[in-house]
Amino acid sequence: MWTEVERAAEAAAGRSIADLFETAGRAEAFSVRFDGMLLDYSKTALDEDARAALVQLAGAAGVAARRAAMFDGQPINETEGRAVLHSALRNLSGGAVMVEGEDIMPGIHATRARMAAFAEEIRQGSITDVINIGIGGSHLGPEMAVRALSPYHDGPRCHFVSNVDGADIADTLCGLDPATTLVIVASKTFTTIETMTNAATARAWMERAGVEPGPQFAALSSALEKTADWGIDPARVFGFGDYVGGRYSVWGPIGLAVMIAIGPERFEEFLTGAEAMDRHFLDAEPLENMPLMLALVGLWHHQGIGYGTRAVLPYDQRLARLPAYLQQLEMESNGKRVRMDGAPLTRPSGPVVWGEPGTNGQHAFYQLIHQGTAVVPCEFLVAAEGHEPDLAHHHRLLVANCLAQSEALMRGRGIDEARALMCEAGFAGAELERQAAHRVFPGNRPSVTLAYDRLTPRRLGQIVALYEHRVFVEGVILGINSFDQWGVELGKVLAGEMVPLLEGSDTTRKDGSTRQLVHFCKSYTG
Ligand SMILES: O=P(O)(O)OC[C@H]1O[C@H](O)[C@H](O)[C@@H](O)[C@@H]1O
Repeated sequence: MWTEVERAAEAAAGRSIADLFETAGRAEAFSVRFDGMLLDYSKTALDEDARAALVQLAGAAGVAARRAAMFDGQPINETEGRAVLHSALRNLSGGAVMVEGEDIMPGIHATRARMAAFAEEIRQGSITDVINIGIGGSHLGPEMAVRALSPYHDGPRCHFVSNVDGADIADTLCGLDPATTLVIVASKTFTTIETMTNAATARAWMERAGVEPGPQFAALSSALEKTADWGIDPARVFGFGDYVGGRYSVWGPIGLAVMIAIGPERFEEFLTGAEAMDRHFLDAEPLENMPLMLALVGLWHHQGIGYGTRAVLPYDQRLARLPAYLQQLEMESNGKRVRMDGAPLTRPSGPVVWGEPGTNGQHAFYQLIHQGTAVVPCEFLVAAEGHEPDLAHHHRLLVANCLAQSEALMRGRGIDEARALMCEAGFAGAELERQAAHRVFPGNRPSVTLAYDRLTPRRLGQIVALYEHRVFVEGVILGINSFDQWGVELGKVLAGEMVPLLEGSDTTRKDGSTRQLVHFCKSYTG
């Protein structure tokens, strides 16, 4: 399957990306447009042959059939025997979605209507602050989206507590009034130790202040019996099916904090954007299909050429938490070592994903991106316009920096240009050579840019769904199950065993390093 891609990658070695623009229409031909968005992947070494090989790879891997199976509710999460239907949560205009012979849409619509009524009640009532207590998929999505949509935020203040580190909840509760705070306990399983520990701490905080926690707690979960055991009024519990993976769950009840922040109508616009991306992903031809092409570019860089990481660089401060969100989405989904059938992968799994908003990153780690020995394919995101008309000059500078970075990565600066600069600066001879060497930029470094008109709720929905489907396509082509996460289990088990050791139990069964660390920590806590 990969032979043609490998051949194309060999042919691309040493190819000048800049020279590819000698072909008229390169930028347009290596871009995808969809509903206010432009994905430009022309600043990569992909040529027609390489792209054709990748499209063929997607065909041979059965992406179209797998995509249909996902939207159709087949149990494509085979290690857990579950359907994968986060798309049903945003299926606003479509018809029935069947899971094991039952249409799940009436239940989803009814839950969304209950959420909307609850959100309005909170928005119009006396609650001033909302704390979402959750972690991983029950935290990163709502936190990212609330921040992204701050220009639309007209509900109570939202806070997010995730870490079991008491510092997180202590710092959050500090200054809040228990009488006017709503606590949302967000946990698909309602067993996650971090979340349950933080929720108990929040409840005790209310009780200590003489506030009855019942009316001020809500829960978002698939485990309704556990929320009842915990004492949360079923009227304030919003459930979802196990066909929604944690990291894909912001579209339903886990998005309640977003709905409270921006209101049910705007939340629906967020869903509409994702739904539009779903339709596009299902219907568009390969070269016009944004998630497919983004996935193929990712595979080209990581599995085809062998670049180890990819940087996500939003030139959009409100997307500051997008890299963290994508770290879970991409690395928890595709950071796997075996294929669906249990056989080891023959290709690298998904890449390390990292990033920070621009322009901040420019003053921190872009040094490595431009001159380090490892090539880092960069994914830039940028809005054509901001939300602050009075600050349009800021936005122009932001956009200029974004575009300049991808240009600089591609163009670089050769030794002759560096020598000329040093000559102008008064250097000569060996010292000129030495100084010039430091000022060379190898260039020919690939990047893609996702440009969009404005970060509206709809556009954010499209962007997030774009990445979800990108992860899906990469997973299918690698033969991975993108919807389980067994790799997080072992650490949880060992953490459970470690607690008694920190409380004084015998450590002799542990390795020397672990024993030393336990004893060091205990020496301070007694
Ligand atoms: O929503 P919860 O059941 O509390 O799970 C929270 C998170 O913890 C797990 O360990 C997984 O790694 C995540 O995929 C999940 O989103």
